[in-house]
Amino acid sequence: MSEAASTRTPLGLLPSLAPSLRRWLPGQRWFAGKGCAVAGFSLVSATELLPLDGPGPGLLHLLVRVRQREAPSPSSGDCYQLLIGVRETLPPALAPALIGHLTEGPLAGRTVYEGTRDPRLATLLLERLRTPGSLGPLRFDRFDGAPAIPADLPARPLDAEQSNSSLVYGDAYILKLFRRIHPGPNPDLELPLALARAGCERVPVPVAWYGTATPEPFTLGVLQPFLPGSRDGWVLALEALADDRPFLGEARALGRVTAEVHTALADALPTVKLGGPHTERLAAAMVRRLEAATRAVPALVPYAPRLRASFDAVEALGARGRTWAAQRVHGDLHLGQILRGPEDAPWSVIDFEGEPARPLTERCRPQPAVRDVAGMLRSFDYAARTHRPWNAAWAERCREAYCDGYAEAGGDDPRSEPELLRAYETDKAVYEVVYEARHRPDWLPVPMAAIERFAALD
Ligand SMILES: Nc1ncnc2c1ncn2[C@@H]1O[C@H](COP(=O)(O)OP(=O)(O)O)[C@@H](O)[C@H]1O
Ligand SMILES: O=P(O)(O)O[C@H]1O[C@H](CO)[C@@H](O[C@H]2O[C@H](CO)[C@@H](O)[C@H](O)[C@H]2O)[C@H](O)[C@H]1O
Repeated sequence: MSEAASTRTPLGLLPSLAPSLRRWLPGQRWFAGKGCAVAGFSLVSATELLPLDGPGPGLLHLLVRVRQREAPSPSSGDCYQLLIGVRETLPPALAPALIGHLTEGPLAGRTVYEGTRDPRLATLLLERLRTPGSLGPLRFDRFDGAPAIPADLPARPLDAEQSNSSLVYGDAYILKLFRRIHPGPNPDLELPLALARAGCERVPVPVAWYGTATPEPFTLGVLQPFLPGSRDGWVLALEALADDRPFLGEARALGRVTAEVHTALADALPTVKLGGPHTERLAAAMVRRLEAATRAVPALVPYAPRLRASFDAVEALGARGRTWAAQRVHGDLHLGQILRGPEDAPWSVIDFEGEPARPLTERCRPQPAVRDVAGMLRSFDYAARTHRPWNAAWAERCREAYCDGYAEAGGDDPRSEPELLRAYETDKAVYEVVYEARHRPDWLPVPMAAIERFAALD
């Protein structure tokens, strides 16, 4: 790959960009530090993918650390990936992508905008991914044996509610750009890669990816085959509910897919046995998350002691010598993470990043597989609660069918470990309360209803 003039690092550009970024960043869906003012930025790396002072649009790749005063601890000093387009003036079609204007230096007055919204700039990223190589700190890699990626596929941004940003190329590939990035291998590359190498067909193959080795090892983007015409389990479940249809065949199939992926992950990556002090740590982590959640969302306070009892029950089992197998898991499994292609095509599992708010080290640790099962069971409850009147029986039947499918396909029946399952469902509902309070306050009653129910159980 040619390094041309584009490896010049325009370090002086950040002060000129900072006032616009400070206004724009908090409004982005993927910005994790909402609610606390942005105090400043420091540059981790800057790479000109297209010259900024040329006649056409320029493209600047930035890794930027965001300082926030009074930031909640998980989001202080977070590092974000930004793709900044630079033009003299913005064509009307790109008006919604506006970030602002450069304020100083030789490019003062130029318009800066969200580069992923510009098909011309998005195409350039695919061009880089087609050929392995380096560009400044960025390193582009390809999956051995994957067919060549065609040139000139038209690009479009994916309009989905998501934690990152995705670009679709000619309905053939989808590139996910990670927004809040953490040093170390991203499980959304690591796990699909391990599964693809093991021949598991339940996951779209990561055909190419890019990241940095220095100043820190970051995974920045993963390209996978796009599954055209696919629909996710959430959409299918809502359709079934709207038509007053059961969802048993689908729930069972989802259980089977989950078990298949778990078996493949356990075969491909290290597993451990949890017991004794490990169980204590597992329960203690759930308690800590509950405590942090009650600080963030005071509505949880009255329920906390009863919720805690389910975590204590797991700890008590550990103390009595019970052990559990732990392995790498999906970490944020819900109905929106399983896609079905048209005409009964097989289901595929996506988005192995885990819960974006959890520390990466925690997400990459082996955990009981039932954690994913709990995530999916919570999702049936979510779907049922969007239905008026609330259709509890629908969720209950899905739950049984899903667990049946999971056990049929070789997974341990999740119902055989009721304490662990309940602890994970509670832990997930606590996570959801914080997630909804932060990102979608209108949805808060959904996990709060589950919290009430869990707290009322014996
Ligand atoms: N391989 C794929 N084929 C088709 N659509 C996909 C594919 N991967 C992801 N999507 C779509 O993109 C959306 C966002 O992807 P996801 O990996 O969940 O991103 P995020 O982690 O940012 O939430 C999904 O809900 C799905 O609609
Ligand atoms: O978008 P991500 O995959 O990163 O996951 C986050 O957002 C999800 C919502 O988009 C959130 O899922 C919650 O809402 C779903 C319905 O929209 C529901 O099916 C899930 O069961 C529920 O947890 C997920 O928790 C969050 O990490």
